This record gives sequence, structure tokens and C-alpha cells, in this order.
Amino acid sequence: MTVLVTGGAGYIGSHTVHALVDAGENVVVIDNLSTGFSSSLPRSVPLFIGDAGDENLIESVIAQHRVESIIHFAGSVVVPDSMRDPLGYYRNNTMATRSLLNSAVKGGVSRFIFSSTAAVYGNPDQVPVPEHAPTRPMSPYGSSKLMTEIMLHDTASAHDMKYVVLRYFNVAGADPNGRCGLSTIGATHLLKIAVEAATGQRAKVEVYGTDYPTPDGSCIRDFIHVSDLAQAHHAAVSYLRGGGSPITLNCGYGRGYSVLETIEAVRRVSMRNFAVQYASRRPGDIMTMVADTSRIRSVLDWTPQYDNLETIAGHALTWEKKLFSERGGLPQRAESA
Ligand SMILES: NC(=O)c1ccc[n+]([C@@H]2O[C@H](COP(=O)([O-])OP(=O)(O)OC[C@H]3O[C@@H](n4cnc5c(N)ncnc54)[C@H](O)[C@@H]3O)[C@@H](O)[C@H]2O)c1
Ligand SMILES: O=c1ccn([C@@H]2O[C@H](COP(=O)(O)OP(=O)(O)O[C@H]3O[C@H](CO)[C@H](O)[C@H](O)[C@H]3O)[C@@H](O)[C@H]2O)c(=O)[nH]1
Repeated sequence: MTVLVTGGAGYIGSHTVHALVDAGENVVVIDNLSTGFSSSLPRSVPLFIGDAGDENLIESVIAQHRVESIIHFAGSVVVPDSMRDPLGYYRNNTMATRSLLNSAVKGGVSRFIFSSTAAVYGNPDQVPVPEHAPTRPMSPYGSSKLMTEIMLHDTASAHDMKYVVLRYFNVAGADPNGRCGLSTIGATHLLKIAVEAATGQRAKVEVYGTDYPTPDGSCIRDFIHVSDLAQAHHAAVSYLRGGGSPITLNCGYGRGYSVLETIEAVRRVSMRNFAVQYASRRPGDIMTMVADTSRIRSVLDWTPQYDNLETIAGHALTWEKKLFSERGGLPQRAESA
């Protein structure tokens, strides 16, 4: 019996594929390599280069590999891009998932794990944010994920399907064994920007807003190590195999660090005093986003291993150094370009 991972060549997907293979699972990946890299995958894992919304492809993979669970990462992930191209985001995130779910129902796949996001909450009324908090996405990206959550819920109610929706907070770090990390071209994530500065690829890090009503004036985020998040996916598969009911779970550590604290952590672990420039607020930013993690900790058999900001920063830095040296200092190109 096999776990099908869509988007498995991407950042979070590749860490999850390694975690599943490490645990002895049979895995097959579908990825169109629009932002992913086949080199991030273990050689033993079959990769089908194609679209997660291609029903013919999905149905043949489900039948050929006797797929029993699907973990669905494939999608478009850049919030500002979703503002410029909402219909593209609804197509690649919502419509492609509709096709994938149709294939899953037809193929008799009864377990589905979905990558959602804290962006579905929008500006939270209370922090830490529990799963029952109101959902008020502030971007087409967040809306496309929330629509998919609703579609998954309705599909599972009508068919023999159980699901886990995982709402990720701020994902960061890299595989401690150096097998994969964040290789995305032009990534805008804070920790990625900071390790690029620490390796001399950028002159400075800008801090978007130091006038928020927080202790040091910068925004606060709940960073989760990507390898702990990968383990949460395996735990979610086990939960459903054990008969678990459909559920939505926040994925974070339940602890917030400010933007300035995060940059300081990168400066400390890299021992590089790169320049930091205070800039104006970034439109659409939420001030404080921290997960209430009581549900994931009680429901899943999941014990985080890397709940430490310096550890996360250190692993991100090690991966960035590796990427930079492999490229010989050249800009990176998409594999599908
Ligand atoms: N990185 C984060 O902080 C974060 C936070 C919340 C949620 N998420 C969600 O996690 C998932 C993975 O994100 P990531 O950070 O690893 O991004 P990523 O861009 O590295 O991974 C996405 C992968 O999906 C593939 N892909 C995209 N559209 C596809 C399609 N139609 N068919 C087949 N493959 C396709 C890409 O080639 C890539 O390998 C996404 O669904 C994203 O919305 C990410
Ligand atoms: O160069 C930078 C980059 C970021 N930031 C700040 O750092 C914080 C984190 O920003 P990121 O862009 O790293 O992450 P976001 O919190 O904006 O968004 C991330 O987490 C969200 C969930 O909370 C969604 O999942 C989204 O897809 C994912 O990118 C924000 O206050 C941002 O203004 C800076 O100050 N300078």
C-alpha cells in the first residue's frame, strides 16, 4: 500500500517524502516541477512529472501503485502573486484539488491529508489562535485554501473518505541530514532572506515595520521546523489508519518570536553581523500569528524535535551554504524553465 504525495518535490513535500521513506513507507510522487526540484527526492521514490489536477494521470497512478492515502502539497504558494492572479490561484489550488478529489473518490482512496495555512484565519481576534477561530482570509491564496478545506469536508461527508487538514504557521529550517531544504527561487520568507544575507547573497535584511504594538515593535511569528512538520504528516497518516475522524489541526509550536529576534538568531548562529534596515510595514501583514497547538499535541502521536529558533536558523543556514556553493555563486534556475 502506497502513499501518494502531490507536490513532493517542493520544500515541505520533499521533507515529508524523506520522513515517510525513513519510516519504511511506500511513496510515489506527482509534481509538475513548476517550483520543485527532482533532486530533493530520494532516488528510490517514483516521480511522475505532471499535474495534480490531471485526472487520467492520477487515476492511473492510484491504480498502478495501490494508493491508500494522499498527502496533497501541490499548489501555488505566494500570497502577493495571488493578489495579481487570483484566477490562477483558484485554478491551481482549488480547481486542481477538485479534480484530485474526484480521482481519489473514483479510485477508492479513503485517506486525504491537505496542506492548509494559517492565512485562512486572516487577522485573529485572539492569540494563540485555536482551530475554531473565525476564518477570514485576506488574500486569494488564503481563500483558495479555505475553499479547498470546505470542498474536502463536503466530499468526505458524502463518500468513504477521512481527512486531516493541517494549517501550517511559519515553516522554516531544513533537513538536519542535509538532503533537502528551501531552494525556491525568489522566496520571500524571513528566515530565507536572513540566511541569504548571512551568506553574502544580499547586502541587508529589511524589517517591515517596527512600530507595531509588540514588545520590540516588529511582527511576531510561530516558526515550525520543516522536519517536525514532515513528521506531523506521517503522524496524520497513522491517525487516519487508526480510524481517526476528520479533523483540522494547527501546525506550530505555540510560541512566537519577533522579526527582530529571528534576525538576531540568524546573526548569532552565522556569526555574521549583516546589515538590518528598518522599513515601513508590508501591506497585508498580520501583527501576531501564533498557533494554539493543544489539539495537534493531544490528537497526533507527534513530539517535535527541533522546537528551538537557533536550531531552525542553523539548519536553514547550513542548507543555504550548500546551495550557494553548489551554484558557484550563480543565480538559481527553475528545473522546469
Ligand atoms: N511554506 C510555507 O510557509 C507554507 C505555509 C502554509 C502552507 N503551505 C502550503 O504547503 C504546500 C507546500 O508548500 P511549499 O512551501 O513546499 O511550496 P513549494 O512551491 O516548494 O512546493 C509546491 C510543490 O508543488 C508543485 N506543484 C505546484 N502546482 C502543481 C500542480 N498543479 N501539479 C503538480 N505539482 C504542482 C511544485 O512544483 C512544488 O514542487 C502548499 O500547498 C502551500 O500552500 C506552505
Ligand atoms: O524581508 C523580510 C521578510 C519578512 N519580514 C517579516 O517577517 C514576518 C514573516 O514574513 P514571511 O513572509 O516570512 O511569512 P508570512 O508570515 O507573511 O507568511 C507565511 O505564513 C503564513 C501563515 O501565517 C502563510 O502560510 C504564508 O504562505 C507564509 O509565507 C512578517 O512580519 C514580515 O513582514 C521582514 O520584515 N522582512
